[in-house]
Amino acid sequence: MSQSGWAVVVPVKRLTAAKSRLRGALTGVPHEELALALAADTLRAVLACPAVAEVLVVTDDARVAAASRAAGARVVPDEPDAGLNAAFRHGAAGVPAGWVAGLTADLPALRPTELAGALLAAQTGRAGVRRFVPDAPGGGTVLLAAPPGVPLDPRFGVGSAAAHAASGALPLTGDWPSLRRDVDTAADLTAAARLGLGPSTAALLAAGRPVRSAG
Ligand SMILES: Nc1nc2c(ncn2[C@@H]2O[C@H](COP(=O)(O)OP(=O)(O)OP(=O)(O)O)[C@@H](O)[C@H]2O)c(=O)[nH]1
Ligand SMILES: C=C(OP(=O)(O)O)C(=O)O
Repeated sequence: MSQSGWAVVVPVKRLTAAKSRLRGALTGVPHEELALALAADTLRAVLACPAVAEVLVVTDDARVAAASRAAGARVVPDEPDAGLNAAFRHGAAGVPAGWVAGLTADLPALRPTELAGALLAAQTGRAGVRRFVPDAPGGGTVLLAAPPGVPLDPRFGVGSAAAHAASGALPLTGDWPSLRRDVDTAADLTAAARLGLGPSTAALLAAGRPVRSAG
């Protein structure tokens, strides 16, 4: 991590409720272990990104909080307890003024160099504008970035790419497959594995048995 750079806000749901569409994706692996591994691998990559000065995890989950602190992130409770966008706003209010990004915690193939490329692209070109990176299918969002003095104004959820564009944010469409590969379903997990998983998720995949292998 650099001393002057981005603050990245990463919300993580309670593991018992998180990634419900992925439940049962790995036979023999408890669901909470899989949800934790996705977040741990995401965080590992963010913390290894040279463009990132601070990582703030917003969570009410004690295991996620402990693992995040051990990895080097700061943790705040999800005080609003009012969904993903409220968690992003809460986190963005808790980081120093400067470049702020919100990132989902379900990117187990994320490579620090691809995140750095997207963050650099967000600082390039038209000034004073929020940027977002759509997910691989294109309808969702994995990263939302705001310049200093501009509120993050998150619009995550179903159809969030269109919602972010409608709110004035500009899409970033670089070649960042590991950043765009969020994992919501068993097929997404297979696709992420093809890109190369982080160590926590890779270990679970080796121990468990995917319910489907086609992407
Ligand atoms: N702190 C916090 N994080 C959230 C909340 N809702 C979603 N997230 C996190 O935001 C990221 C993206 O959310 P989703 O892809 O919708 O994940 P999810 O809600 O766990 O997944 P599903 O149950 O399958 O909809 C995941 O890393 C979640 O852990 C929330 O209310 N609070
Ligand atoms: C939260 C989002 O989506 P998903 O739950 O599909 O990952 C989003 O893309 O804004």
